[in-house]
Amino acid sequence: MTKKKRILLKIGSNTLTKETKHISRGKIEDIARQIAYLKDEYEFVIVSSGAIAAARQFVNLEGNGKEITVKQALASIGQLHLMRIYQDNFRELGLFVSQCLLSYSDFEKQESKENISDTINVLLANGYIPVINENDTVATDEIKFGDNDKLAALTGVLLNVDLLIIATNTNGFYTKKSMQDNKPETILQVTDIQELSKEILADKSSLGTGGMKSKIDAVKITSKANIETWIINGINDNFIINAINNKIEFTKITP
Ligand SMILES: Nc1ncnc2c1ncn2[C@@H]1O[C@H](COP(=O)(O)OP(=O)(O)O)[C@@H](O)[C@H]1O
Ligand SMILES: N[C@@H](CCC(=O)OP(=O)(O)O)C(=O)O
Repeated sequence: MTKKKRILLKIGSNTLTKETKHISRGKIEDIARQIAYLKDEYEFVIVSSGAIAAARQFVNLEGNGKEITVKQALASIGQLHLMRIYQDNFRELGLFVSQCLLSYSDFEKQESKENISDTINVLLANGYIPVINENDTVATDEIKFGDNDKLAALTGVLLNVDLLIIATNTNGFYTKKSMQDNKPETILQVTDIQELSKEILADKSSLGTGGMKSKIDAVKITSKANIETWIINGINDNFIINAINNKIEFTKITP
């Protein structure tokens, strides 16, 4: 049997909610269907945001919802709902998920790095799909800066993945000029990250936290480790399969 290609799929809040205020079960089902279809050739690790968005569907905590501690509490409440939706939808297709909550400091210690990769390798070897999110109770950086992109990149490097896919709500990186003119044009192929950095606009979408800046930071990490990264619009159905078959426009960053 040939070795499966390992893909790290990062799904942002906007993709998971399909730009609404609710987690989209349909989107999670779409992801499950694609993974089920691709599972003989590819193995998947998921970095999923969406805990805060999931909680907001159910609770209204005191405060204006913007303070970090309120966001951390929302993440703690929402993570269970999020994982339940993953578990239900994936199980329907015979797929099994597990949960891993990580924080940056875990990547600074050799021992915890080894523990993370050993655990995830056992999960993958047994056919489980690890679903990773930042441990928001202990780390506030990501809520402030939207660094699930960076978490995905660091995890991808640690697990030696073949490809990082960042699913967001645009068809990849657009040229700055095309965005300003309101006629977005995708940059299809990137080899020079410095050039790409010049194309970022300050804005980010309504639910996302890092914008394209945090995606560039992620790409810097993966490129240095010789890992290819694709930025794909995850709102549309079948986005992974369509990107693999070159049927949609997206940004491919080759190291
Ligand atoms: N050059 C660019 N190309 C595409 N999107 C850009 C660009 N510069 C800034 N953006 C903004 O980045 C947003 C995506 O990042 P973000 O809101 O953090 O989403 P996610 O939840 O997927 O991480 C886009 O919706 C867009 O508003
Ligand atoms: N850990 C938070 C992630 C927030 C975040 O980084 O969102 P995104 O910019 O959509 O990746 C959550 O699960 O809500």
